[in-house]
Amino acid sequence: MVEMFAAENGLKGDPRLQDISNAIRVVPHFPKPGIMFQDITTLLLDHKAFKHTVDIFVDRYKDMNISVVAGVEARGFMFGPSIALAIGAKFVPLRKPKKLPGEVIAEAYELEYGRDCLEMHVGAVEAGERAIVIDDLVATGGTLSAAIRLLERVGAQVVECGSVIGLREIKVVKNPSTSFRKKKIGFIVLLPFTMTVSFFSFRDNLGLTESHFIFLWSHVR
Ligand SMILES: O=P(O)(O)OC[C@H]1O[C@H](OP(=O)(O)OP(=O)(O)O)[C@H](O)[C@@H]1O
Ligand SMILES: Nc1ncnc2[nH]cnc12
Repeated sequence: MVEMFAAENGLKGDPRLQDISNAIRVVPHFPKPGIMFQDITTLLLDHKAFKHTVDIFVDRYKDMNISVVAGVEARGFMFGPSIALAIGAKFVPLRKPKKLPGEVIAEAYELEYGRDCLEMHVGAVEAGERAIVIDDLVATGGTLSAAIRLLERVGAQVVECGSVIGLREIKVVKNPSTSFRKKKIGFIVLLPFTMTVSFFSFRDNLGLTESHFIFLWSHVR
């Protein structure tokens, strides 16, 4: 599985992928029965694997004229700032509600059970800036799509989204506004973000437009 996504990402045969994969701990039944929790704290403990992860993102983005690295709370904060420093971009935290002290814009999104919200400081990003969004993991893509909407609302161009891990979505219920049913099988998706099964299904089920994703995708080519 690692190799399959590595090939899509132009990283086929890259030995760093296995090191990264090995450093991520999978914890069954956390935080509730049936969930295979992908724990990146063990990756952070492994200096070599952590550096490989950041390096892959940096190699990808260093010459793409990116001025904004937006990181999603909380685990996007663990990778985003290192990438931002290395590529010479600012880091913009996208936070859970009521954490940012200044004026914010907010975007709600669906979780498996209930809703959550991301906020961004007004003035942190200007119209026309080129942004990437960094998070540790994409499951339904709900969090990521809220992040994209925040950046696009202020006129930024979301060039690409980068995630260390992707979870393949096996089954999606008909009414996504109430819940997603996901069978979580861990696999590693290293940069760049690829158009996986889960990406298409979250697009359709969150009611986002085709053009939104062609926009993202076209910049990956
Ligand atoms: O693709 P999605 O279905 O939206 O899920 C992915 C999100 O879920 C996790 O964060 P979580 O909301 O658990 O918050 P945390 O990082 O604060 O634990 C993960 O770090 C992503 O941000
Ligand atoms: N299986 C999983 N592991 C870690 N974080 C997650 N966020 C959503 N699903 C997750």
